[in-house]
Amino acid sequence: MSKPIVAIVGRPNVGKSTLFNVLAGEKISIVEDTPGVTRDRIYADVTWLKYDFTIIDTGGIEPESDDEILKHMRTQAQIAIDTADVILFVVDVKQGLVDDDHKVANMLRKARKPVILVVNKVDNFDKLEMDVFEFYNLGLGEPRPVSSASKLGLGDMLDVVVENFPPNMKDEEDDEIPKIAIIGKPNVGKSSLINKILGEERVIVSNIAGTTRDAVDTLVKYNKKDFVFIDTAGLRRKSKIKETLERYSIIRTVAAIERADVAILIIDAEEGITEQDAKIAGIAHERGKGAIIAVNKWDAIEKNDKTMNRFIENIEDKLTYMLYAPKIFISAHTGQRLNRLFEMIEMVIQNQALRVATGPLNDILYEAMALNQPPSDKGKRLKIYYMTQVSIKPPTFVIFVNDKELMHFSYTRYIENKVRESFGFKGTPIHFIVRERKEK
Ligand SMILES: Nc1nc2c(ncn2[C@@H]2O[C@H](COP(=O)(O)OP(=O)(O)OP(=O)(O)O)[C@@H](O)[C@H]2O)c(=O)[nH]1
Ligand SMILES: Nc1nc2c(ncn2[C@@H]2O[C@H](COP(=O)(O)OP(=O)(O)OP(=O)(O)O)[C@@H](O)[C@H]2O)c(=O)[nH]1
Repeated sequence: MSKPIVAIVGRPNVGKSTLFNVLAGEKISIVEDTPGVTRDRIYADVTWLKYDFTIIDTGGIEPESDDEILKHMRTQAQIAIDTADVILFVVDVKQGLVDDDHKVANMLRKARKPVILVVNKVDNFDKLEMDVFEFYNLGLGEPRPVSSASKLGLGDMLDVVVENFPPNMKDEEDDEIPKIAIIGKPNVGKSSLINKILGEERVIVSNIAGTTRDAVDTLVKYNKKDFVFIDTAGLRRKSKIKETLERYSIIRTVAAIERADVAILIIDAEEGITEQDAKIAGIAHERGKGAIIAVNKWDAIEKNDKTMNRFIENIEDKLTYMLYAPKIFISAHTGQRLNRLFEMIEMVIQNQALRVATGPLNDILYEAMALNQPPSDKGKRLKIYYMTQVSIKPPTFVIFVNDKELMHFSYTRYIENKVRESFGFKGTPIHFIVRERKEK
């Protein structure tokens, strides 16, 4: 089941980030923060009523001149149109309606996506009501007044947001077909890989970043099994600003991963693993998706018997939270190890849906505790009563303990390793939820 995506667009300084932050709230994550991903966060999970969705802040960069602002807003709007299920168009009641708002509204109106017009900085509803009416002129329906700073009007706005979610998001009919997102920074060979898989050069591949087509889903039959590949290659709207390009590449990645079961992170063998690769990997990890790391362009580098191991060490050094991801060395040009890649995909899909019975699971737990005593603090020792698997995709376990405070991350990690030693779960993150239970 994929979660709807809500994108926030609007001129600089209207309060997009403020709105994003209050909606994202200070949520308690059951996973530890992923290094490199939590800084300058641009996407977050939100729950409203019975709905879970992902919000994306498309803004954040200050364009330097006025015409740059408009160009930038168009890019933002296009990205939102491409990736979001619902678009929040934020305007500023204090500045009133400006020409750029009209231009972007025209663009959004033509897209067949629900757009909600959010009038921000309405810090006093009675006093500013008249000023809000002005925004009817944008032709985007009823303006929704909010004050992100004072947290006013947000509930009413969210009601409208969730009303606009696509009706059958929950039971997509083709849901049994596994979805594979091909992710990675520009120019690593995402399109080339898809094209090789398709067995035909449908697209002209060039070596200029971001010149290929837009994200497209492709149905592939392999060994009589169906797979849908989600390609994130090529940014349709190119941007000269490096940060913008990177931000949009991340937004697209989030949108693709959200819909996928397994993400294949493509790394360029000629460059080695970089910060940007780590950022992208972190998204798949945080979203609980299956992950495979594919080092592409393996044909292009000089190797000896140590090269592969050195690559693996480097990757594991940078992606310490993702040791579960299997690694493969491929060439989209020669097709090297593509068969093996499909086998890996199938394995990861199975592991994402693996269920372990409570009996064997607790045998492992008790054995682990006997080998390495649970920690204690100020004379109180952690007691773990038992654990049980509560869900799949990703596999999630609840551990019942006497005192949550005593359950250190390192001990959870230790249990995780023991569970993995016995049951594998190769290619998928596993989540642990720690619950307190009173002693009889
Ligand atoms: N009075 C008032 N000020 C607000 C409100 N929301 C945001 N602001 C202020 O507006 C300014 C801009 O807010 P941001 O959230 O940074 O705006 P943004 O749209 O993300 O800006 P860019 O990052 O430049 O795209 C800040 O000084 C905020 O404190 C609000 O509801 N009321
Ligand atoms: N030697 C070699 N070159 C490759 C391989 N795969 C891709 N390339 C080259 O790398 C460049 C980028 O490939 P693309 O498939 O366009 O990369 P992409 O990740 O889709 O790039 P964006 O569209 O910018 O996101 C092209 O010049 C390809 O010919 C490979 O396996 N070996």
